[in-house]
Amino acid sequence: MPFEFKRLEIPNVILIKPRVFEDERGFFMETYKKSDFEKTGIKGEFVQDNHSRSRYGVLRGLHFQREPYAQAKIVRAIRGVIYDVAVDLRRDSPTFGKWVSVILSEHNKYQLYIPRGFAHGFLVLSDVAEVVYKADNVYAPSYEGGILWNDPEIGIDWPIDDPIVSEKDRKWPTLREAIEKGWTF
Ligand SMILES: Cc1cn([C@H]2C[C@H](O)[C@@H](COP(=O)(O)OP(=O)(O)O[C@H]3O[C@@H](C)C(=O)[C@@H](O)[C@H]3O)O2)c(=O)[nH]c1=O
Repeated sequence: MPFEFKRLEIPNVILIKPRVFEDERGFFMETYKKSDFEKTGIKGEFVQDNHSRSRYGVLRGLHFQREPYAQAKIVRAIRGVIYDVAVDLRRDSPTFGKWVSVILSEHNKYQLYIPRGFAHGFLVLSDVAEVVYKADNVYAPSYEGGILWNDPEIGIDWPIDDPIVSEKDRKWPTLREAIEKGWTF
């Protein structure tokens, strides 16, 4: 198989390591193959691809879409280095409120699969980072949800203390407030 799949401490979150073929021209790798991904539990039809560029210290997140527009995502950095985070928002999960993080970079070429029911965010650790990701549901602005990136109850160990955060991302509720709003899964 051209991929190695590694389940993280929250087992539904899966790190995907590609097989990279390097030669004098450069490299080649497969980045998504429905048949192999489905065998590992990454099911669903990925219907939207996104691409963003951010500078050093930018933190985007923590985002999700509420039902019926929940999204699973497959995230990678095609330029630069990011600290990528997923937070479990599934109330019945033994890991509800817990988070996992990985480094995704143009160098390691790893991807992170984040199922529906999670919030997602990342922090840029290089001068510039370009992030691309697939989603298994379309963008639905009225169903956007978010959790405050530095909610102390979640306690994500972000590697930069004072990140650049959008106005919108500074106003998301804490996990406790999100539960009250019925924003969990
Ligand atoms: C996410 C999204 C945004 N937009 C528009 C809305 C807005 O005007 C502009 C920028 O949107 P945002 O500020 O929400 O972009 P951004 O902060 O990059 O949002 C993304 O963050 C990461 C962490 C995720 O997990 C993604 O799912 C997505 O929520 O792009 C779309 O047209 N389609 C989309 O799918």
